[in-house]
Amino acid sequence: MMFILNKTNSIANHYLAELRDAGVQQDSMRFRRNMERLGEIFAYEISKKLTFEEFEVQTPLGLANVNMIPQMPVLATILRAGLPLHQGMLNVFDKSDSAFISAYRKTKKSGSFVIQMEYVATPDLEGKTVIISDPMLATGQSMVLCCKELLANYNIKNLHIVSVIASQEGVEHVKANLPKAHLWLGSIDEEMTTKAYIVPGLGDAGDLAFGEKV
Ligand SMILES: O=P(O)(O)OC[C@H]1O[C@H](OP(=O)(O)OP(=O)(O)O)[C@H](O)[C@@H]1O
Ligand SMILES: O=c1cc[nH]c(=O)[nH]1
Ligand SMILES: [Mg+2]
Repeated sequence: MMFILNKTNSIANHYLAELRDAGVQQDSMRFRRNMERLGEIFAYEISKKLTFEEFEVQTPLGLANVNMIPQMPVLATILRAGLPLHQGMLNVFDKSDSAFISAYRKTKKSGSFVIQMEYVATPDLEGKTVIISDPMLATGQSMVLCCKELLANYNIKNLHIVSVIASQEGVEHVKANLPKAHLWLGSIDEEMTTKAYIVPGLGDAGDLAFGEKV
């Protein structure tokens, strides 16, 4: 299943436009907040697809029947650019546990890069629904590597991938390597630079949120 947020006109288009805007994105607090707002919207959309059960709630005047989610999804993210998006998802799924994975592009002398994964801190994911978020899906290598690491260690019930901007190539890479994963994307952009930056994209999401990495 693939959901693309900007296929439907909504206020989310404005948050996405501000993230992309070379002027507005210089305000790092606004950049982080726009990521967070999109995280909130994605979480709300995903919530509609989760399993619900009927519960009773005692009001001061009687019993109300409410459909609720009996087991909250675990929210995973990839450091560091994923943090504001993750915070937005956590604002909505406020009872969820979180998993953190560090992965970054390690550039070789030739200019090519490999994805270096170093830190994985996760609660038990056995039988759980996992939502993993990262603002950028460029080559898709970071996302595939991190998901494979989680899938190798746990029998995950459902895997949802959230990305604000994806490249067409990244989408194909994820579909080929994680065929059962559900994709929730803000926008799919057609191109990438030779250094695998998405075009038009938004630039370097981690640097814009947290400062240029040395
Ligand atoms: O699809 P890929 O080609 O793997 O690229 C996407 C990855 O690149 C960015 O992280 P980056 O390596 O810049 O690390 P950062 O979060 O520390 O900025 C982004 O947040 C993804 O994790
Ligand atoms: O366009 C891109 C690609 C990878 N990481 C980013 O932050 N931006
Ligand atoms: Mg970065």
